[in-house]
Amino acid sequence: MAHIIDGKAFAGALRERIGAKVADLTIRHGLKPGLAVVLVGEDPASQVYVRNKGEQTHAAGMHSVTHRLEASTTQEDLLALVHSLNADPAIHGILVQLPLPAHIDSNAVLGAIDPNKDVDGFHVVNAGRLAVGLPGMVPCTPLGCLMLLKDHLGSLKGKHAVVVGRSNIVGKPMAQLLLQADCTVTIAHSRTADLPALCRTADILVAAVGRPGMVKGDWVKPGAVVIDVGINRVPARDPEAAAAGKTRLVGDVAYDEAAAVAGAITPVPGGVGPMTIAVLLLNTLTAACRSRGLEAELAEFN
Ligand SMILES: Nc1nc2c(c(=O)[nH]1)N[C@@H](CN(C=O)c1ccc(C(=O)N[C@@H](CCC(=O)O)C(=O)O)cc1)CN2
Repeated sequence: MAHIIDGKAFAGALRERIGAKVADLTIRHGLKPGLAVVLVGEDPASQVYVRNKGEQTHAAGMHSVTHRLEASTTQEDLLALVHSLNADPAIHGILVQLPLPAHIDSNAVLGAIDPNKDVDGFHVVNAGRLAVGLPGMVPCTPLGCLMLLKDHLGSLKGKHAVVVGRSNIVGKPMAQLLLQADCTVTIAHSRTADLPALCRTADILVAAVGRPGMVKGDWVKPGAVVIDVGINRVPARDPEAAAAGKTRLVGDVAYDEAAAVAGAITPVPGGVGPMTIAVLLLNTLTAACRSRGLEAELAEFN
């Protein structure tokens, strides 16, 4: 049976260390990292994530601002808010919660964020910095996955990593990070020929496709490390509960089957998900330190 990689515990410990660093920076440098989160509309899952971001930012001793805008907010008004946050010296990190309502061009909004305050790492400047190996802001979920992998495996050198999913938010930056860690990387997707056979060649298998239970147990090489990025809401197991509209969270990996074969696996919930917000705090701390030329303060997190 696989070792279960406890992302919830890892994220909690990381948030503690960030909180201690923030307290130290506030005393020694008068620097209080500030994060602004912008939510447009009432998507229920986004509301939960944004509330958690606000609470965890605050708990880490950071300055936390949440802007909740109506679903009918115009792109122009949203861009005006982003521009005002770019100019606000108390704000070191800006995050616009995704997905945005359909009438708003997400790329235009993400592209308006000052790349140095882009704690999501979604701006093309940061995607470019990652691709060429320059310091920048790295997307939270893939960086969280890399931290879990390094914590479990130590060196990733020479491992064959297969990333299933090619999104700009997870798949592509994940592949870049694994490449930087000296893995041999294959990016696959739902149209890859004989995807199960390819996945079976992976020492590290990252599933980020957004399809519940797509990666089956017989897609996993015995002993491989499986990182499940999927967060899918499906009907509850109990038919009565399901009929009453109750749901449960599952990943992109058929957990029980895969755990019987893998060497290690992240569960859903409690695996990659909690790392997303912990790394968001780390990116906010990073942006704040860089704004003052205090990069050396980040050494303990590298
Ligand atoms: N601007 C962004 N939007 C979105 C991102 C993002 O990184 N930046 N990621 C996702 C949602 N997300 C953060 O925003 C997120 C998803 C999941 C979790 C998490 O802790 N999941 C828990 C379960 C929580 C639950 O019960 O629902 C887990 O997996 O254990 C945190 C953050 C899309 N949008």
